[in-house]
Amino acid sequence: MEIPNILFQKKQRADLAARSGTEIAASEHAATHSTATAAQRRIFTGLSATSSTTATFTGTRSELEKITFFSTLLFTVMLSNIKVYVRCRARNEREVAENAGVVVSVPSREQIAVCSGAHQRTYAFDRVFGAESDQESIFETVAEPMLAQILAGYNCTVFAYGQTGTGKTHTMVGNLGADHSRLPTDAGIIPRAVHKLFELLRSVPDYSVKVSFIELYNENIRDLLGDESRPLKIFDEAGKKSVLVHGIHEVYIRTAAEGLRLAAQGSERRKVASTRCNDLSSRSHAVFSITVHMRTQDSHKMGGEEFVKVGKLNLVDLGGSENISRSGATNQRAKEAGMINQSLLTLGRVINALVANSPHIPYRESKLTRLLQDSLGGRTCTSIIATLSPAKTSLEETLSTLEYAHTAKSIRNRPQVNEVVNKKTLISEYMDEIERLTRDLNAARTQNGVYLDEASYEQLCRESESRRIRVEELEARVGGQQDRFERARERIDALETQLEHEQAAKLELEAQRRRAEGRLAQAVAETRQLQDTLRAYRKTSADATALADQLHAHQGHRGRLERALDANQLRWQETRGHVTAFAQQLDGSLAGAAAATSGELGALWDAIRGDLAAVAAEMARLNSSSVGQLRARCVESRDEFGTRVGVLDGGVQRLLGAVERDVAAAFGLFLERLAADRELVTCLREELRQRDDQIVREQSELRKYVEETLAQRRLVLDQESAELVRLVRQTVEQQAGRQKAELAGVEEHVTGVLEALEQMHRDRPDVLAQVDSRLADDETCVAAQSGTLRQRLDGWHVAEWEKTLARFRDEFVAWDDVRLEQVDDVSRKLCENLGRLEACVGELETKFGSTVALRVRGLHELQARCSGVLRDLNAELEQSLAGCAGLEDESKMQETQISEAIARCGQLSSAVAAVNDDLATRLEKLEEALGGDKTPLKRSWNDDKENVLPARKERVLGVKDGNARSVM
Ligand SMILES: Nc1ncnc2c1ncn2[C@@H]1O[C@H](COP(=O)(O)OP(=O)(O)OP(=O)(O)O)[C@@H](O)[C@H]1O
Repeated sequence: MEIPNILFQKKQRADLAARSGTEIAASEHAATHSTATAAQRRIFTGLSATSSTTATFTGTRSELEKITFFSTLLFTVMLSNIKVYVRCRARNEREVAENAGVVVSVPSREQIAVCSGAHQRTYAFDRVFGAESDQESIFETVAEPMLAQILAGYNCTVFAYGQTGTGKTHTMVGNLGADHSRLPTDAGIIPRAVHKLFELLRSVPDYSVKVSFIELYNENIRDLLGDESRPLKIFDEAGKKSVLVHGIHEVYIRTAAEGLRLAAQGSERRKVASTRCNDLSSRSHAVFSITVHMRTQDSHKMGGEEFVKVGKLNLVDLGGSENISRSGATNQRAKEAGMINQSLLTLGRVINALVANSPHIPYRESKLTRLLQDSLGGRTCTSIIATLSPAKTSLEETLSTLEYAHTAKSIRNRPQVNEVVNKKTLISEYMDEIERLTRDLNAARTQNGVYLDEASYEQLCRESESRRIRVEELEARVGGQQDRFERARERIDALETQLEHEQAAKLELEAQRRRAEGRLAQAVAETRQLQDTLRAYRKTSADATALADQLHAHQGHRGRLERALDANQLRWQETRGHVTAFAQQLDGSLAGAAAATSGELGALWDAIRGDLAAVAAEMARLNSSSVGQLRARCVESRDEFGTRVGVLDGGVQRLLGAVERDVAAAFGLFLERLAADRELVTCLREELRQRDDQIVREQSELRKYVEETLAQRRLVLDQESAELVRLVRQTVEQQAGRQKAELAGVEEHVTGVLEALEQMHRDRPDVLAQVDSRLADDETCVAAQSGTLRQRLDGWHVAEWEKTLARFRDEFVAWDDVRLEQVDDVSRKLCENLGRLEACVGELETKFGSTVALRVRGLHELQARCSGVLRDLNAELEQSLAGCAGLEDESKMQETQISEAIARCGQLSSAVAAVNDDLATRLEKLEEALGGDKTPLKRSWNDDKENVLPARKERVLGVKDGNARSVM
């Protein structure tokens, strides 16, 4: 690592007090002091609430103020989504040559639309750059705001993602130009960032800038600024979530030109490698990092102490995301593409896991994601530029890139300002490091084998010893843990045993519960059976009611039939009246016609007679002179008369013919009507017969059903009552058995107690006798002793003897008192024991007596309840039987009603037959009586045929328009 020769160089100190605005001072304070209080940090959080990274700064403030302002705004961005930009280039030469169609359009600054066949998909991003966008506008939108964040002490990352040849390198690196002190027009983000950074740093008093440039190829990290041949290793930074690239060559730069020179050098190396390895650039990822250290000072709060804050910008040019199969890659190239796609796939998985808030983020699955770990879901401000081709030939990759970028939009980072380090501490750390390295260097120069100086070696030994002790401590802790584990295991075993007992108890309880449930289920089933029986009863009665309703309906129908027959009869009477009237009318007409004809004939004869008289008179007057003329006139008159008679005869003949035709037609119609009526009557008869059969069938079914139901009910009731009686008997017997057993137990106990008492009573005289015998023994002993004493005292002085005797007597009295007290004591204790025993017996009597009485009462109550239940059941049974009897009566009544109805039907049938016969007779009579004008009869018959008959037929048979309809 190069030693920064410009680190903390003593530039002329900017006049910090000149900074305007208390918030700027406050922001610097909070941003520069690691010891800043939580309250101070909260102040900045509050400030950020109204801030925005896109806020523009106008006015005449110095660059420093501008930086500080941005840093104030950006410092407290606590949770921000990754910003995603899209850049779509114009068609390249190849695509133009192929005449590839354009499928991408940019409808607005935040939207991009892709036409895939007939469909168009639109995606929204933070900003979309079309083909017309230049490098500068992209830098200003994407990277420039990040520089302000870096100066505020944040880490920022911009990475370009997209298909090969869509302009990732163009966007990130672009043209670096030959003269590195000036920016070419098509310079990319890296050179522009370096230039802009140095512009901004002009107003920072002390700072240092270092850059690194690495390449990730086939999961190997290569240093593009250092020794390329030595692959670099990644380590997790102790105590942090970020990673360290061990041995990376970081070059301190003083000017932008130096930065550009290094960028160009790295890019050149990458290009050379690319040429060597056949288009490597599209198969490797490159990371250009700029790290800025800035000295800050708080003259107000920290006594002028100096601190160093750090900001870092990572500019990543990812490898191409093209499809392997489509690129036609094989062998080495396929492996490379696989690696590229592997790391990009892992990047995709990391993005998806972050978006889904997954507990595990697979950062460690590729070096790329390890390097970008802090930039994805970490403390870094991150932007992604997705690059696209507009050509139709790249449609699939374009859609894939857009989906990828769209998902990444949802990742949320928590940008945090880097830890601010006290300058002195930092310098001393650096000095220690330099010293250590120098020592190692010297040791390496002077010694063979181990390239360490003694202090380092001792340090190493100390560390090793410390580690050994640590290992021992850990082993001891493991031993302790194992003991605890054993104890825990024993406890678990004990608990398991207890658990087994409890489970057995639980199983027993379960079995009891199941038995109880079984009993309950049996009771429920019995109740259900009873309910079923009740339901069957209800159904029977409902069926009976329905049958009664049906019978009523039959009766109603019968009534309708009767009414129809009555109406028919009436109609026949009417018809007969019509026929009679017609006959009379016909008679009158014929009589009138005969009278008219005879009148005409009379008039004719009169006219003839007048003519003959006139002829005779004429003859007389002419005296037979003109007999010939007269004869001629006579012949003429005779012919004329004959003609007139012929005409008259023809009229009469025509009249008679018409009357005959009319009568024949009327008669035909009448016969038709008669046939129809006969058919109707036949139908009615058939229907009556069917209904009668149905009624008989239903009646027999009903009787059978009622009988079966009754039989079943009787059977069920018999079974139930038998079961109930059995159950009650069993319960009573069980109860009685239990009570008996209990009573026997109580009796036994009481007997035992009484026996013990009696034994004590019996033993009492013995005990007293024993006491008495002991007293007697004592007295005997005393007497013997006194005899012995008397004998001994014979030789003694009487006075002494008497004294001794008196003393002895006193002693004896005292001893006797003690003995008596002892006897009293024993006797008192015996009495007490006796009293206690009697009390105990009394207690037992009270207790068990009440229990027994309770049990007996319970038994009586149970018996009473059972009797009540039996009574209720008997009553219910009787009620049910009464109900059955009622049903039987009802069914008998219905039978009677049905028989009556059948009888009425028979009567009706005979009445109909009679009416039929009557009609036939009348018809015959009518046939005989028919003659004269028959037109009224025909009209009446036609009216009947068209109106009355169909209505009547419909009423009677339920037939309309030829469609059969059930009357039931
Ligand atoms: N927006 C653009 N304007 C002008 N030229 C562009 C643009 N984008 C890309 N190009 C040109 O297209 C070619 C390929 O671009 P570039 O090498 O940047 O693609 P890439 O995505 O980095 O490809 P790879 O993944 O293979 O590295 C270059 O010649 C570049 O100059």
